[in-house]
Amino acid sequence: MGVKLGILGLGTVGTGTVQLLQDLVGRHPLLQEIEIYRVGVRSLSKPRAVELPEGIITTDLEAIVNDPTVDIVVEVMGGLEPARSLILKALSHGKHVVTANKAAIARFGAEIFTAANQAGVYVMLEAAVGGGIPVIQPLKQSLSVNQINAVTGIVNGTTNYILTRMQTEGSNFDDVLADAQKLGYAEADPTADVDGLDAADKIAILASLGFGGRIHLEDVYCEGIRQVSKTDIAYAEKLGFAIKLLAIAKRTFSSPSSPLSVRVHPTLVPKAHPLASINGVYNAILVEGEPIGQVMFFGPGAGAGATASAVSADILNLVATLKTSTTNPNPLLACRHQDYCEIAPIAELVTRFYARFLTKDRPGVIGKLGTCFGNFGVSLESIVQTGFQEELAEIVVVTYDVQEGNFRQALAEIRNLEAIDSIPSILRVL
Ligand SMILES: NC(=O)C1=CN([C@@H]2O[C@H](COP(=O)(O)OP(=O)(O)OC[C@H]3O[C@@H](n4cnc5c(N)ncnc54)[C@H](OP(=O)(O)O)[C@@H]3O)[C@@H](O)[C@H]2O)C=CC1
Ligand SMILES: N[C@@H](CC=O)C(=O)O
Ligand code: NA
Repeated sequence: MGVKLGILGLGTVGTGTVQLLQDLVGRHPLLQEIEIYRVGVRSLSKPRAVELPEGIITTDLEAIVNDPTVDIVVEVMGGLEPARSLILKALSHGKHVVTANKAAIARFGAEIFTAANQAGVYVMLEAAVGGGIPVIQPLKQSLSVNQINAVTGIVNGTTNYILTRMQTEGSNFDDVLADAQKLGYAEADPTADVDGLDAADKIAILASLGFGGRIHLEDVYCEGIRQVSKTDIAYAEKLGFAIKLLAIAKRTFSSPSSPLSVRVHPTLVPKAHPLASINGVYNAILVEGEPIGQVMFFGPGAGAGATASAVSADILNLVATLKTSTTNPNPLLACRHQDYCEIAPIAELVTRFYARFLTKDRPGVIGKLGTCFGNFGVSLESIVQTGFQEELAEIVVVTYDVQEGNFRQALAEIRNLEAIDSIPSILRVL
């Protein structure tokens, strides 16, 4: 007998998944065991890019998760509610769940995984981070014997696509965002991409897997890419950096029990660093651990086909599990976390900074900037004054490593200098 799927959602990811499952030549033979049994959508009148037998598409999603004949529920509808309630209902009826919904997992993971463990079923989420890149299963299985020190990634395809096109073509932010939406990369509300919230959800999930504890989403420091201007991209280029939206989860000290720093922000990445050359919709996740050293996962981070690959691999894993039907849960597929990780406040972060100042064009301004920085122990790696914006001089500094709190105090003093007009950008440097 076939394994019956109830798919919630037939948008970019749902359609890509159905297309993959309808075209089985050259793929794993176990996929032939799968039956697309029901597909839940919002609107029956919308044209669809896939053909399904009559009666399969429905707007009654509750009926899908309550149907005793459905074995696996594939949640690719997105959003928080009703996605959360439908996942919980599916679990309570003993169904395995595959989801691409990082927003729901990052917020309701504790509730969802507890319900799954109680019901003795699995929640699979490979598509939720890095789209088609296998990164969830490697962290849960292949790398799980390592002590993880850092996970650093470009985990949002939309913003990487926008930054790449701004950098290579000098394109306008809004035009490129519209293209990312047309290509199916962006979230239903692209604010989640642009403001770094999608990347924050993803790094919370990766941190939880890498460091073996739950993460309170509100502890994840988050800045998006709205403040990144063409001017900063050009300065970064001249100084030997690419600007990337990085998601970082890192131990603050080398001890395996030290607190974590978990953050998302645009970052100047040295051109020689492997993450600097990850462009377009591609994502990459660099994992550092002991004894493995460094390992990097790279591939398409969004889009129908790539994400369908991850969703379908999770489905396949569950089909294999259902076929072998052991009574003891597989601890490498289940979630084992009970406690929350300790997260250090952003003010304690030690990092380099890039800052761009607009100042009155008069002698001694650079000296005054240097004095204010010096007062708070901030050493400067470079300071350049190359351009003008109307009558204002533009000064760019890159610091050495400094505690964020000290840097912010120096900036507060600098803002009060009579010669300073504004500080249009402050970015961290990897
Ligand atoms: N797009 C991508 O590249 C990636 C997306 N994801 C995640 O996958 C999930 C789906 O994304 P995507 O496919 O892009 O989203 P879309 O907006 O393209 O599709 C959403 C689908 O869900 C249906 N749906 C949404 N809300 C409801 C509701 N309340 N009741 C019934 N049906 C509903 C929609 O129905 P209808 O068609 O009738 O409107 C649509 O078919 C999200 O969690 C997203 O974050 C993860 C990785 C990559
Ligand atoms: N909107 C997301 C889709 C994949 O998770 C992105 O752009 O990365
Ligand atoms: Na993935």
